[in-house]
Amino acid sequence: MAARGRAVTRLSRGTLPEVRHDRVQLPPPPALAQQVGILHLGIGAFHRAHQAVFTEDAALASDQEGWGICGVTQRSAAVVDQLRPQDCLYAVLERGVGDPSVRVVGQVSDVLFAAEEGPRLTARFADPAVRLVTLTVTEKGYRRGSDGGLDLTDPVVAADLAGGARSTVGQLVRGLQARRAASAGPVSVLSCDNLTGNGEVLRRLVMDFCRALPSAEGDAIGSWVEQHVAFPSSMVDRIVPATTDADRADAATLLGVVDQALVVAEPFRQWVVEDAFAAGRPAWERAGADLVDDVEPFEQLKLRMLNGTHSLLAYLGALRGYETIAEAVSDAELASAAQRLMREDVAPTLEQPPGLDVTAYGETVLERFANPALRHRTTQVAMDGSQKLPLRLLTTVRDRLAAGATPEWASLAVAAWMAYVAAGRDRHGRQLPLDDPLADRLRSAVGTGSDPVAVATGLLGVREVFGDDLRDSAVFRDALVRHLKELL
Ligand SMILES: NC(=O)c1ccc[n+]([C@@H]2O[C@H](COP(=O)([O-])OP(=O)(O)OC[C@H]3O[C@@H](n4cnc5c(N)ncnc54)[C@H](O)[C@@H]3O)[C@@H](O)[C@H]2O)c1
Ligand SMILES: O=P(O)(O)OC[C@@H](O)[C@@H](O)[C@H](O)[C@H](O)CO
Repeated sequence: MAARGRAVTRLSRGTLPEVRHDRVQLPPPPALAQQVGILHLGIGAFHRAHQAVFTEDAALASDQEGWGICGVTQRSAAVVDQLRPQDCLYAVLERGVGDPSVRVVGQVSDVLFAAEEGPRLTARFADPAVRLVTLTVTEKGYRRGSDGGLDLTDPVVAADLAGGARSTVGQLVRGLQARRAASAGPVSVLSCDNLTGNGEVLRRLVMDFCRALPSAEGDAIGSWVEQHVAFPSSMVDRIVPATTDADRADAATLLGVVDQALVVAEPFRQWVVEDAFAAGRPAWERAGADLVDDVEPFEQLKLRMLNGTHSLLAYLGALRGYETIAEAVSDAELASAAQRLMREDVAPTLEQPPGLDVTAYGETVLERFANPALRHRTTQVAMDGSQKLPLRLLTTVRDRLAAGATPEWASLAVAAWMAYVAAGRDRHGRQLPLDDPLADRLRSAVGTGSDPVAVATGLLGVREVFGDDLRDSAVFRDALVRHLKELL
């Protein structure tokens, strides 16, 4: 119901008739998504704007029931509190060129907060109707050590090995144990996070956890996983910034009702999935996803070109006082650095993915970043740098060094991260948040934060980020110091 032009009624199945049918795409009838077939760990903004949309479109195009989603939130009950009163309905507000558009998605049919609803989570894992477990838990949610395996020194992982289920990998293994005990059959576990080889990474972490359990217990679940669980890889792409109150107000005007679980996204979306599932999958190809034999060239292209450049713009942009990525890319110097990173450092390291032109890809990336309607904050992209840099930039650095080249532009991006950590302020003196699981280590590694050599040397010594090889590379250190002299 609208009062003086302002929507006050909350979105739900019961209030769908009040939604402005003339301009809003409505969800399919509930039957299509009623049966939960997908358990999703980490129901943040991205999942709602990406996988859930692909899955709903696939269900509609193929008239396929049985792939409703149960979304699990780990860190707070906020998303459950937003979705439950709305019968799990939410809208995606698409912001591109021209007027925004909005659709209501109905593919999520249940939500739960793992910390308070452990038995419900276990029951979902043990349900034969659930044939897919998918994840978007952020890079840090994998709790990897410096060798890429499970960090067994992490206190949450250690507590999970003693019987808990708080870490993502702990939740997965405890859930798979319940599935095995219930003879619920094979299942696929699909990571949708920005990690290279995310399927293989996750398989390794799960097996590391199994091996660290008491031997009889670990052997039993480990061999069951080997026989019954597939870990396909996937490359995901859609820019989904954190939702703001202004977005919610705009959406309410378009919808005619209030949506507390709204997500905002660019029009572009892409999903490349390794077609290696243990127990079926939705017909995602009917919704525009690419099901392929080998995801790796696509993953490398996306992580190094798009995400690496995103980080460069985030750190340089934040230091220059830009609030959003679009503002950063409208600065000619930063746009040129972004182009040169892609062309001169990243492109020579890439294998050409089938059907994609690397140069054209780079151009579309910059066009997407320039979208002013999205308001993706530089500080949001900048968070968790210690987890993101190794995947998005240091892979490029290593490949260029191995080819005998100096990775000038990738070094600039890494130096910008170092300056962001060390200075802690933008050029107007405003504080920059250091939101990172290694924040304390990073702060102590930079010392007083003003001497370029000390900053570079201190941060290069953080082994989880740089390993021993990059710490010892004189070419890389010299490039970093050169850039830090300009940035600090
Ligand atoms: N937002 C995007 O544009 C985008 C695009 C492509 C891929 N992704 C992937 O999706 C991830 C999530 O992005 P989002 O926009 O949904 O973020 P979000 O902040 O909205 O949600 C993050 C989710 O991860 C969970 N999480 C956070 N830290 C965790 C931890 N330590 N252990 C377990 N779970 C944890 C939270 O509970 C939440 O469900 C990204 O990190 C990235 O890997 C995001
Ligand atoms: O989501 P994150 O935190 O891994 O990284 C921030 C952005 O670089 C990222 O979300 C991109 O917007 C996204 O990967 C585009 O598909």
